[in-house]
Amino acid sequence: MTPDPAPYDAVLLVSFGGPEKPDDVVPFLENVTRGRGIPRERLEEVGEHYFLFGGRSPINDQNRAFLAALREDLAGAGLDLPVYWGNRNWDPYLTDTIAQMAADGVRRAACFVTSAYSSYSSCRQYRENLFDAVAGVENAPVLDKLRNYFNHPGFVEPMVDATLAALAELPAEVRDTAHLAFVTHSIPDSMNDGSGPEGNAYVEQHLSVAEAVVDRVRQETGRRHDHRLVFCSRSGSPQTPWLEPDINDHLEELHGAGATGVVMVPIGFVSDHMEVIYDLDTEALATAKELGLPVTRAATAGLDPRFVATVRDLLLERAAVERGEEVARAAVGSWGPCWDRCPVGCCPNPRAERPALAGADS
Ligand SMILES: CC1=C(CCC(=O)O)c2cc3nc(cc4[nH]c(cc5[nH]c(cc1n2)c(C)c5CCC(=O)O)c(CCC(=O)O)c4C)C(CCC(=O)O)=C3C
Ligand SMILES: [Fe+2]
Repeated sequence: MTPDPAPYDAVLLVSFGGPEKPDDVVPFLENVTRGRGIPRERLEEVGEHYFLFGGRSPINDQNRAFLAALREDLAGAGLDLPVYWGNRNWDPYLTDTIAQMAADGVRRAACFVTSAYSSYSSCRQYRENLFDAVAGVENAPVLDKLRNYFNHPGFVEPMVDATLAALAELPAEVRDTAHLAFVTHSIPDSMNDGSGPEGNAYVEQHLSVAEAVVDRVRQETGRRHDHRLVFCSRSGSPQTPWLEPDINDHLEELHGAGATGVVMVPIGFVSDHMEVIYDLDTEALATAKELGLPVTRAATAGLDPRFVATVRDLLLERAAVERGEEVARAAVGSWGPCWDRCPVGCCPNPRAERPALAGADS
C-alpha cells in the first residue's frame, strides 16, 4: 500500500545557508550576526576559516545532495511530493522559497530542519524564520515543523557505524582504550539554561545521544568506552560564559592524563559543515598532532540512506498524527520522542520575544 502523506502536499528542507564564493563571505557573516553583538575579531577569524576553503561553505552543496537523495527516497516509496529548500542566512532564502511554494499552489508543507536538537539557535530561531518568511506572502502554505530528531534511530545508527569505523582507523594498540569525545556546537550557558520546556534540554539531549552511541558500540565491540560531551565553535564575547570544555582543551587534558587515543564523534552536526571541516578536521586534528595523540573523526550522518529515510518516517508519522491516527514514534535512549509542536516558552529568544510558527504558542 502506498503511504499516505495527507494533509501534506510538500516537504520543505530548512537550513542555515552558507557563502559560495569569496565575495559572499562578508555579507553572509553580516546576515548571521546582525544585532547579535559578536566582536569584530571573532568575525574576522571566522571569515578566515571560510577563505581557507576558497570562500565556499560546504553546507549548500550538502543540502543539494541531500535534496536529491530525499527526492529519490520519497519517489522510491511511492510518495509523489515536491521537495523545496530554503535557508535562514543565504540564497535560496526562505522568503523566496515560500513565495515559490505559494505560486505552485502548495497548501500545507512539513518542514525538516537540518538541526536535530532543542535550543534557541537550533529550533526556535528557525520557527521565527518561518514566521517571517510567510508574513509577506499571499496564500502562503501552512507550515508544520517535524519534531526534533536527535534520538531517531535513523540519525543515531549511522553515528554508531561511524564511531566503529573511526575506532578502526586508530592504531590497533590504542583502539580498545580509546576515549570518545562527543562534539557539538557550543552555545551560551544562558541559551542552554533556557532550552526546551524545562531548560537544559540542549545538553541533556546530547548526553542521551552520547549514552545511546556508547551502549550500541559496547554491544558491537564488548567495550564501554570512556566518553565526554565537549564543544566547538565558541563565539560571542569572551566575558559571556559558553558551554565548555572546548574540544582542543579536552584533547590536551586527556593527553595530560595519559590517554593514548581519541575518536571525535560530531553528534551535533548532520553533515560536514564548516564547524566540522575547520574546527575539528583542521584545528583539533592540528592540536592532536602537536600532542602526538592519535585522534580520528567519525563521519556525520550526511547522505546515509537511514538518515535520508528519517525525513520520510517523520513526515508519515506527523501526517498520521494530523489525521488523528495512532502512531508509533521511533526514538532511542533516555529522552523519548520529542513533541510535535514546541510547548509555550520552549527555547526563548535571548534578546526579545518574537512571533514563531509551528509551536503551541503560534
Ligand atoms: C546551536 C548552533 C548550531 C547548530 C544548529 C544548526 O545547524 O542550526 C549552529 C549551526 C551553524 N552555524 C553556522 C555558522 C555560524 N554560526 C555563527 C554564530 C553562532 N552560532 C550559534 C549556534 C549554532 N550554530 C550561536 C549561538 C552563534 C552566535 C550568534 C547567534 O547568537 O546567532 C556564526 C557567526 C560567526 C561566529 O561567531 O562563529 C557563523 C558564521 C553554520 C554554517 C556552517 C557552514 O558554513 O558550513 C551552521 C550550520
Ligand atoms: Fe552557528
